[in-house]
Amino acid sequence: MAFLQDSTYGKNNVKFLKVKRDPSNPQIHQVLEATVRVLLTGAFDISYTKADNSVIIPTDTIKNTILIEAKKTDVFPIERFAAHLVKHFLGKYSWIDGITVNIEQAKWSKYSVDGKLQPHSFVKDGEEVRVCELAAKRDGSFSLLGGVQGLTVLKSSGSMFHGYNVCDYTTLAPVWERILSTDVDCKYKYDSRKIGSVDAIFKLADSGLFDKTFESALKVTLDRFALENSASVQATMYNMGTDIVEANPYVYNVSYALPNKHYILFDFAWKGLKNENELFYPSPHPNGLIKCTVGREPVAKL
Ligand SMILES: O=c1[nH]c(=O)c2[nH]c(=O)[nH]c2[nH]1
Repeated sequence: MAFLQDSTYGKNNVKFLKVKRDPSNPQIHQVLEATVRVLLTGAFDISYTKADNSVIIPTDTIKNTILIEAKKTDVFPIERFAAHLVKHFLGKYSWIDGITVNIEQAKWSKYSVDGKLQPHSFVKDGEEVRVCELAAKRDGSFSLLGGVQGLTVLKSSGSMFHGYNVCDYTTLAPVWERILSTDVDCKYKYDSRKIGSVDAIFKLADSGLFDKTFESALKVTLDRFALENSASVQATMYNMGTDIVEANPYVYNVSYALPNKHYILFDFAWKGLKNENELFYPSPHPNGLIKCTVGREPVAKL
């Protein structure tokens, strides 16, 4: 007999932009453009197995909730708003057992005109997004991740790749100079034991912990990328993860997923021209995809 093994549902891609005015000068603004996803688990089985909709909180209501709560509460930083939504849903609907909130924050930065920082004008100076994920259960257990996604970087020197396994299927030539480019996906998981509870997230948000951790992860990623003479994507991402864990006591582990976006040195030999790492073409073909998690404590591998 077939049975429902697993299920979850909710609303994805709920977008808002919130303006926060400085209480001491309402002309000074901060903006948060967010994309939110809320997924619920709990006593929803009968909606699947018996076509009984009585337990369904419509995804339209979930969307309204995200927008109403974004209006009513402080949404900075995104980790605080995630905690607020978790408490709202678990508090209002007794049959919800678990909730996962994902929030993406677009990059809007203030800029200066004639040396004067503008109070309410912003430039979108990057496609990267700050992200967080808070997954919480009614029993109080939770996990909190922060991160950056879509940060596209490239270096035109200071990256090598040689010494790899060579077999009868290998065509790749070793290089001591190459283009290295990737779209950074970095997620750091906070240590739930150190945070304590979902309620504690609000105080830690006030203390600036989540902003500081984000800034640190971003800086480490960019610094390492620029300064290290990279032996491989693998070695560089491990070093980035190590730096983040060591600099941030609340971080339990760091996961990177990095595509290796190949730039191929064009061969001009047939034309009698030398190509000294000057002209490359971006490969439309398969890219490498390299992932690792760097933890504070060793854990058993399954
Ligand atoms: O940094 C790299 N890691 C690899 O695993 C790999 N494989 C490859 O073809 N080029 C690269 N570069």
